[in-house]
Amino acid sequence: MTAPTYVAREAVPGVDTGRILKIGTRGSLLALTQAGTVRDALIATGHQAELVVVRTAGDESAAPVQEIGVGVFTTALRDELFSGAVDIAVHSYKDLPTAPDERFVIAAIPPREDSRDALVARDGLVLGELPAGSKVGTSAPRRAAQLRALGLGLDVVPLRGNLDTRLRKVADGELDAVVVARAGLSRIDRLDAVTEALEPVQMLPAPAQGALAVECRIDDAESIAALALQDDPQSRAAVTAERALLAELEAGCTAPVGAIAEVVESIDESGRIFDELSLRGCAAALDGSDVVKASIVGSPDDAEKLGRDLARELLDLGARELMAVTEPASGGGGAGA
Ligand SMILES: NCc1[nH]cc(CCC(=O)O)c1CC(=O)O
Repeated sequence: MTAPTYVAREAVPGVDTGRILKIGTRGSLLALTQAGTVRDALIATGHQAELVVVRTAGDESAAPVQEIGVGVFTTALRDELFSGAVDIAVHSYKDLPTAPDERFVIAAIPPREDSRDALVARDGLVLGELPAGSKVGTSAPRRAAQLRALGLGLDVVPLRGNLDTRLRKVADGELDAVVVARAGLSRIDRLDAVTEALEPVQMLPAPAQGALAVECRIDDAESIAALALQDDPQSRAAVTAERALLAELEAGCTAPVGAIAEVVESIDESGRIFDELSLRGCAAALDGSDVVKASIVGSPDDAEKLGRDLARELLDLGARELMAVTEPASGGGGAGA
């Protein structure tokens, strides 16, 4: 590594520029791209950094995430971080369990990508153009539940594998469409495949979708200081609200729960412009028979509380009962189908 150490001394006074920060990442193209942005930003602010690929249970198995358990993508990275084999771990934030891990701190949430889900369909079709019975692949119960609830009669089928594999199933004609995170396609430069970005009225994304969690050990002051430069307060507020909603529902990343928060500019009676955090959330029955939705607006400083308040509203609307509904025996159908 030939990092410009003279820049480091100017950019971050007091940093020991002799240390090469090791960034742990999964080996998929998506993960490497994500971790690469963190490495590049560290180098741009005068640090030395390099990637270290860590294999995870999520990479070894093709079974649905609901079966192999939450944390499949993140546990191995955290083990390496705790042992000191790496100094920094870059996770897709939505893959992290909601329970905080006291050994670490999320030192940076970099500016988030568009968090919407994306439809990749044959022949350039949008969702409303897919005929009843179309085979639509998705990895997430949240997406399956919301797709079924649209009442289009789609045949929702499970899907795993890296993004390339998923896209190929549409190209090969095995599936009519797949629904994946738009952010993932953006990061691997495959937005060309998207035939429709799904609006929140059709489908609410996973809490924290499109955001990265950049973790380091709680006592590693040097990494914490270095990563602080990459933190985006608005992304942090949005993700905090979405994750608090998920945590209050006592649900994990495989639950049929969607959320989207945004910091928006508002204006009061005296013409003063201020930031507001707008949060929408939903909980769905896996068979698509019902979805409850609610929204809330407040100060970005109250992100955590807004998320918890909205979760309680969803619980009052019957979220707990909906989340207990199980998958239909046949893949297809759904409300109104
Ligand atoms: N669960 C897998 C996963 N974790 C993060 C992303 C995409 C990037 C992101 O959401 O930040 C994906 C793929 C997908 O959901 O389509």
